[in-house]
Amino acid sequence: MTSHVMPAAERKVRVNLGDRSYDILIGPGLIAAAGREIASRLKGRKMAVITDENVAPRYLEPLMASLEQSGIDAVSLVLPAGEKTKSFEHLIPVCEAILGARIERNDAVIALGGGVIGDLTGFAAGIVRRGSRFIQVPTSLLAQVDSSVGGKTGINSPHGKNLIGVFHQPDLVLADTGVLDTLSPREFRAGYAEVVKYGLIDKPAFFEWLERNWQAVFAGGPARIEAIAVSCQAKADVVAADERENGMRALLNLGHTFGHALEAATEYDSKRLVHGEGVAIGMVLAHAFSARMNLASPDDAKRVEAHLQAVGLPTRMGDIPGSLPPAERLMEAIAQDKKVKGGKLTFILTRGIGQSFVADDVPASEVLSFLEEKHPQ
Ligand SMILES: NC(=O)c1ccc[n+]([C@@H]2O[C@H](COP(=O)([O-])OP(=O)(O)OC[C@H]3O[C@@H](n4cnc5c(N)ncnc54)[C@H](O)[C@@H]3O)[C@@H](O)[C@H]2O)c1
Ligand SMILES: O=C(O)C(=O)C[C@@H](O)[C@H](O)[C@H](O)COP(=O)(O)O
Ligand SMILES: [Zn+2]
Repeated sequence: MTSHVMPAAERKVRVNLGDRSYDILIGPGLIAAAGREIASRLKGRKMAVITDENVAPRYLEPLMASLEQSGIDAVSLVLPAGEKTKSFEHLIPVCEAILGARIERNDAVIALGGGVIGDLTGFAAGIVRRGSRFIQVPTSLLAQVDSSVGGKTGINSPHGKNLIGVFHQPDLVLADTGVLDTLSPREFRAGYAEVVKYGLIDKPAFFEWLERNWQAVFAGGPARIEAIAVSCQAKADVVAADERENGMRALLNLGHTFGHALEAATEYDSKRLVHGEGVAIGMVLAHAFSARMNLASPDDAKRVEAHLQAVGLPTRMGDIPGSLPPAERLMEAIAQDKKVKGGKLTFILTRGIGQSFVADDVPASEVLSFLEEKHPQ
């Protein structure tokens, strides 16, 4: 008998976390192969797939068919798309869908979508039955290079981003790169900001490679897969070294203290600002602030801004449509950041391209006057 053997993933990255280690498979065709990859790793044969209204019409049916072919019985729930879905309002139906389908601890919850669906579904998986198995099938660039890896899950609060959540690692990540062609150019650019972030943290050669090869990454093909694999490996290395952000994992927050404050200030309105755009503006601000503190050359901030502008990302607060609250209000969101210790601000600052570091006890007065200077209104 001839069996139809589907191609293996083009690239594989392992996240080493002892008995909670898992694979990130990267390449085209992984949604079609999902049933086989999951059935070979997990005992459970019942799953709940959570997705959103943009992803469902394109990729839900192929995923469900693949699961069925491997003897996995699955139910699905489709949620509205956008950042506002990362809320208590939508957490409740996700938890109820998982329980209603009698997903047991050895079965699994599958997130099919971008970072919003991944963070929300991962949170639900982390709390239902005090922890259920969880599989990430990231469909946005941002989710493939960042949010599907590392186990940070959660929802937003009016007080700030991701303030309610748990660490809950997935059991498997299936990054089907074939789905990225249906992502809007704006969302592709937003995900690219997190790719650039890995270069700016500690990989100057990767940043240079991106400056030279970004058009090829945007066009698709081997350069795109290479950028995704390098990003996943970078994140896997950090997560393996500091899973719960007691130290160097905070580097992955480069640009996020400013970016998260801007997301909260725009009330998580995806029409005005999406996460990756906030990170792009935040990374430029982090480099400019480092220059202002005489830690880095202003030329580095200019170089970072030039690259992000070249790909079409916003780089300044003034690029956000509509008016922003005053700098004092942005400082309130910054004061709620999870890196704050004893009321003191922690920022990821830099000594140059690829030389980021965690700075504790950054003076709030300096940050406020910097934000007042950069504020567009
Ligand atoms: N947990 C983490 O470590 C981590 C890391 C980075 C970001 N995040 C979070 O991730 C979220 C942002 O993720 P995102 O940028 O993926 O946003 P998203 O989930 O809103 O997805 C972006 C948009 O693209 C659509 N989409 C997704 N895949 C598609 C596809 N293949 N074809 C067509 N449309 C598609 C979605 O429906 C949505 O409208 C933020 O909430 C951010 O805080 C979490
Ligand atoms: O995985 C991490 O650690 C990150 O910081 C990755 C970030 O890109 C991501 O946006 C994360 O959700 C931010 O974490 P938070 O703890 O500041 O909410
Ligand atoms: Zn991020």
